Amino acid sequence: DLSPANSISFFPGDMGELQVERHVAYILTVEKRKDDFESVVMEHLRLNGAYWGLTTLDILGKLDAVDKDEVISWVMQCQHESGGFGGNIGHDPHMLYTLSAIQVLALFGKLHVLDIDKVSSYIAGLQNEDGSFSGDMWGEVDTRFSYIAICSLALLRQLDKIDVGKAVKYIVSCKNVDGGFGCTPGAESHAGQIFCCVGALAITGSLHHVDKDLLGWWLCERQVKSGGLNGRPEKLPDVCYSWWVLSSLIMIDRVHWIDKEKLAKFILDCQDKEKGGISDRPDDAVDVFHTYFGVAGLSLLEYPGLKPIDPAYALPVSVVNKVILGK
Ligand SMILES: CN(C(=O)[C@H](Cc1cnc[nH]1)NC(=O)OCc1ccccc1)[C@@H](Cc1ccccc1)C(=O)N[C@@H](Cc1ccc(O)cc1)C(=O)NO
Ligand SMILES: [Zn+2]
Repeated sequence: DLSPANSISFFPGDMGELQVERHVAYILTVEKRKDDFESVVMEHLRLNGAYWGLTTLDILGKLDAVDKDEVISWVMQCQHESGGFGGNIGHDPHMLYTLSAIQVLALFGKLHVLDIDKVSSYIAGLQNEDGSFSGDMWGEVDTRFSYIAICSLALLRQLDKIDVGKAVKYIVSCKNVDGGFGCTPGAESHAGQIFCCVGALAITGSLHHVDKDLLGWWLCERQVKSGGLNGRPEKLPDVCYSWWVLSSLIMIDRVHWIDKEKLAKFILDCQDKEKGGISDRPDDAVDVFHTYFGVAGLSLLEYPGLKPIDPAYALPVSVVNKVILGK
């Protein structure tokens, strides 16, 4: 039972407790609702929403609260004949949703339902001559898609389907003088893009290309006095950067450069303690996206009672061990 009463008060003082049961209830209702504002707005990225909601449930130890077979059959209906996945049934395939599909199937230990060759060929087919990746057939290039390709193929154990050397070379070409990374060569450093580039380099064993002190400095500067993290200098803190910045700091072994207790307090202050869910900053509307990145951030901060999450694969460590190490 993960209720707060049973968790050792890892964080001293007035740390508002994580409302585990309320967040579980919130996610289960969002999964069920179809036609309210949030569901309609997120309609085109419903497969991302499934990944955010289900991974949160697993970190909270409540993945068995959903009907596994119902979820898996819905996910498989989102697959396009090309092998890629769309954001919902009948939608065009894109890298963004293909990773979410693979991550959801991995959560349930069901990667074997996939035609591994078909999915990995779809992804490999999106690598360009310069080693970069496009998001879909329309060609938009962005380091987000390099991360998605490398994370997906590593989970499917098909990294040999792409030119990893050229993929790494392209990512390094997006490194800026501030130690950060942008979406393309010369583009401004942004925490989200930094997560994608550092995650891809970590998975391919290429973190030696990162200047850890320089990037660690840029990342720890994201912490503002409220304890929250922002995505770029002068911006407001936002719970989802608790993932983009924190997971990057952990991957480059500089997480001790921020105040972890103050960050945990910021995340806990963003909970809706009555209705459940977590928002981007205190007193804003909650959504599944920020609920996931808040709970995942607390997992990275080793909040008691939460399953550990892998900072590079953005999946519970237990899932990564089974899939990658075949344990
Ligand atoms: C598309 N998207 C975003 O652009 C969010 C919007 C946001 C949330 N809080 C502040 N802004 N931004 C975001 O995910 O930025 C992180 C990021 C930027 C670039 C690369 C990778 C991560 C969110 C969805 C969203 C939209 C609007 C409000 C809340 C959530 C999203 O799907 N993000 C993706 C990553 C992503 C990011 C940007 C994209 O254009 C597309 C996808 C994700 O986290 N997958 O797990
Ligand atoms: Zn956010």
